Amino acid sequence: MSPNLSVHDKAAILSEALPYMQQHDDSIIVIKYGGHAMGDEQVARDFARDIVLLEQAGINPVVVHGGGPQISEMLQRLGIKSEFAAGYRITDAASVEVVEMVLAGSINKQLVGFINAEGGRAVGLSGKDGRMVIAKKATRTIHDPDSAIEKVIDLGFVGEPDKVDTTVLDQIIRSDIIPVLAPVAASADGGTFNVNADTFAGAIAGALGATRLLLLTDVPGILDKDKNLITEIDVEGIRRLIADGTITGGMIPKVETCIYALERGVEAVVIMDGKVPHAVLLELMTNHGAGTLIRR
Ligand SMILES: Nc1ncnc2c1ncn2[C@@H]1O[C@H](COP(=O)(O)OP(=O)(O)O)[C@@H](O)[C@H]1O
Ligand SMILES: CC(=O)N[C@@H](CCC(=O)OP(=O)(O)O)C(=O)O
Repeated sequence: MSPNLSVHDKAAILSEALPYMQQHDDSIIVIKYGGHAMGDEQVARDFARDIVLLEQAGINPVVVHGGGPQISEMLQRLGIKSEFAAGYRITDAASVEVVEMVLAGSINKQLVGFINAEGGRAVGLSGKDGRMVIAKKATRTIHDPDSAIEKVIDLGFVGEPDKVDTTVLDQIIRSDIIPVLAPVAASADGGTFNVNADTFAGAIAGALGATRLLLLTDVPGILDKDKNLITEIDVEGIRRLIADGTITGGMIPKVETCIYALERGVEAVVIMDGKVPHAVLLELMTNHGAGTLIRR
């Protein structure tokens, strides 16, 4: 905290947080922490501290992390080629092994370690644990501008959540333990599916009846054609921006997730810059309102 603030200023800041604590009391808030936002260790540690503060304030944070850039780096080190289509990694058998190692292994445990170092009690799981997420193979179509036809693309071992069982999560949340989830799911026969972390977070938020879903990324929110931040948008507006090519790449799974979560009862989704220190507190505990708000 700024050393220039007097103790009176600090007390006033704490006092101003009271209505926000009351508003979110006992609610479930799913926070997706993207791989791009995780780059700076201090920001990641600040993020972990914010999560512990939310838990301490009587809110139930559920963390879903990504790790796209970290997977790409590991695949490159291993000499495995990797390509994306419509924001999803085309995942072959060799890649899916690496995806699980990086997501459910190193990244998940790093984040659990940071939260626990701040005095929280975090438990790291992937969608495979406790039959939390069973996925089915995902397919996507892309518009081929040369032939002007829709092409179906095979994404390999990419899954989309089919069944979400919150039994284990419900128990963890009730015990004041912070779940930290890696977006890896089981197939019906116990195999492994790579699930986009935004998609995974949306499915979890919907199944848990979360009040909010925060998607922390590396841009201030959804940007318009002139790269200006759109502060608020509805589902129709999002569909227009996809159709006219303003929303592309990794932003596509994000906005698809927003639509999915809102349709399942989540009150509001916010896409925001996770590289801003204490982004989560700014959004939930002040009237600052960062990023793009998407409401039903
Ligand atoms: N209209 C848009 N507004 C903001 N970002 C966009 C837009 N269209 C595409 N993007 C891209 O989406 C990226 C965020 O998605 P992604 O790289 O998958 O992030 P994360 O790792 O946080 O999930 C941005 O860095 C930006 O390059
Ligand atoms: C199918 C698919 O694309 N899976 C993602 C999973 C990680 C992820 O989504 O990480 P970010 O949130 O950091 O982008 C991938 O392989 O990169």
